[in-house]
Amino acid sequence: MALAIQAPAKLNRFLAVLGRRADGFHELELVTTVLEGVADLTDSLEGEPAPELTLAITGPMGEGLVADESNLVIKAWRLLEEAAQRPLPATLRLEKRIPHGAGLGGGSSDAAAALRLGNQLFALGLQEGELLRMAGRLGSDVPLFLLGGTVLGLGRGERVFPLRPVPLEPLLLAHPGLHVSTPSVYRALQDVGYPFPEALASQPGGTAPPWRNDLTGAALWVCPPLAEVRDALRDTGGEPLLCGSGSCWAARYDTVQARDAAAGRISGERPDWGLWRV
Ligand SMILES: C[C@@](CO)(OP(=O)(O)O)[C@H](O)COP(=O)(O)OP(=O)(O)OC[C@H]1O[C@@H](n2ccc(N)nc2=O)[C@H](O)[C@@H]1O
Ligand SMILES: Nc1ncnc2c1ncn2[C@@H]1O[C@H](COP(=O)(O)OP(=O)(O)O)[C@@H](O)[C@H]1O
Repeated sequence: MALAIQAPAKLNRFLAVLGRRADGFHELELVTTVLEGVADLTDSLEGEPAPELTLAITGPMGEGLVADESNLVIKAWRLLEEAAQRPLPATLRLEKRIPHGAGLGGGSSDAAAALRLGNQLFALGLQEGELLRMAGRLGSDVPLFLLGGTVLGLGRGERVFPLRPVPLEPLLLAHPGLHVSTPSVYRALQDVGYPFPEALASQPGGTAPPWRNDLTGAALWVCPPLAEVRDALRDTGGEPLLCGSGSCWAARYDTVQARDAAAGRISGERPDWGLWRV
């Protein structure tokens, strides 16, 4: 019987870079919200046992993605096979609605969905701790999708802890269709300089973490046209924040009405940009 798992996008409302580690990764403090329930910004992974492993990719954001061993869904499946010590042949269908290279974590979310799907479909009985370790091997951002909700990420982002939910302000996400490479943004931190380290632990109880992304300068260095999206959102009264390493921006507004007016204006001026209301 076929099973389907939803794979939502994420928003890092707080991303502090604390420094570069000996292994080349960066030490981070992250507060990330998994954007559950936003249908047009959620991938879906469906699968059923079959004679061999295949992956088909459809959906509005499927273009340009390959369904080979480089796909994070297949990489996750190979880790499940390693844990099960046997092949897990299945027909997999991935419906892509999250743009890739946008800082919304779509590939990471698909990988987490694949771990959960394979575990259920073949009744592997892998426990949460083991799934989290496998997720961390797939990518720094994968474990947070296994938790869902609002997550504190430490280390390179893979050490995850559930937080009390932080209510989101009315948001407008704008995607200019540019693809920004995450490694190149981290590398550019050396050119633009590391931000001053600051501990998150000092946040008083109940206070939402600041709207902050220390990768912004580096991403603008790598991809200067990103500034156009930031400025367009600012012009509508929003407070823009770069999503992860880009290229999507999320602007917060005081009211839903202000956000909706901004969406109407930007969709008229820039019909080529992807826009989502959260
Ligand atoms: C920037 C963030 C913020 O959530 O998200 P995206 O913009 O990718 O969505 C993440 O740190 C992206 O995490 P993820 O995309 O899983 O990265 P990984 O596959 O683990 O690593 C890709 C590359 O990014 C760099 N990297 C990643 C994480 C980290 N803490 N330090 C790093 O320097 C390394 O060069 C690494 O080789
Ligand atoms: N299933 C997948 N969906 C999206 N991207 C994938 C997938 N598998 C591998 N990738 C690769 O991972 C890169 C980063 O994807 P993604 O996680 O969606 O973006 P970001 O890191 O900007 O949040 C893509 O550019 C693509 O080359």
